[in-house]
Amino acid sequence: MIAAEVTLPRILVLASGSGTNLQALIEAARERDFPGQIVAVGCNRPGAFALERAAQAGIETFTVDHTGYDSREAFDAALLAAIMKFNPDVVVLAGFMRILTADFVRALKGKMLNIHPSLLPRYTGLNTHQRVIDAGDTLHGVSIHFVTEDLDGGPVIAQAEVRVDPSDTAATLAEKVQRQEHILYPVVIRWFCEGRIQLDGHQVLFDGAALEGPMRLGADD
Ligand SMILES: Nc1nc2c(c(=O)[nH]1)N[C@@H](CN(C=O)c1ccc(C(=O)N[C@@H](CCC(=O)O)C(=O)O)cc1)CN2
Ligand SMILES: NCC(=O)N[C@@H]1O[C@H](COP(=O)([O-])[O-])[C@@H](O)[C@H]1O
Repeated sequence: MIAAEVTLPRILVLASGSGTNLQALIEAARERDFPGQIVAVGCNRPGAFALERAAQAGIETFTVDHTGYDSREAFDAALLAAIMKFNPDVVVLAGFMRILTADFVRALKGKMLNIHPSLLPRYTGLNTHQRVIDAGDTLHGVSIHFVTEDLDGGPVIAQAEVRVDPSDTAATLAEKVQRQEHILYPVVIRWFCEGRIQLDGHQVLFDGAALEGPMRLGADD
């Protein structure tokens, strides 16, 4: 009998920095039953260590340096052209630090996810860990959401919480949050590749049913 060749969903990861979330996805994708393949890693910063991580894993990389473009629109057009060459089924933002234009987001509607270091809708934007400390919050965490033109405002799929201790600094909080990120993102990407997570308008569907709110996952930290 001839075995049918199975083509796994194509994952393209965008990063800007260290790439520890990329590394967690690379390691998850090595598992025999992982239902996706990382086909490329793109960065907007030529020196991003995420590029080195991808290269060491034998994954194709590309760089579109945002400083080389006169406008956000021109950068986004070049980035989208580079992405589409790989025909991805999902674009995963993993520490990708550029705000994307509405046209770019529309081109990938329902196919682009982001991981954000806060319990959205609180603390969109940057410097979330310090803002949590400054506000005296005792609970923090990470959110994974569909990307829309509304910065960090897209429908939230899953979250994981971390406790904030009085002794915490932005650095120690970042470590706590990243430990949860590295658990949560591979799980959510697995589910997306299995077709269990979909975007229906502004609603997140899980196994075909609308989520009433983000799935709370992850271990206490
Ligand atoms: N249209 C959207 N674009 C992006 C989203 C999104 O939800 N909608 N998520 C972000 C990721 N992100 C937080 O999770 C984020 C990244 C970058 C910034 C930001 O202010 N970037 C500055 C440059 C900062 C730098 O280079 O260090 C900018 O683009 O001018 C805010 C939030 C990814 N894009
Ligand atoms: N607003 C976007 C943002 O702040 N994203 C955050 O950048 C870090 C990237 O780390 P990594 O490069 O080691 O994966 C992650 O903690 C991610 O949540």
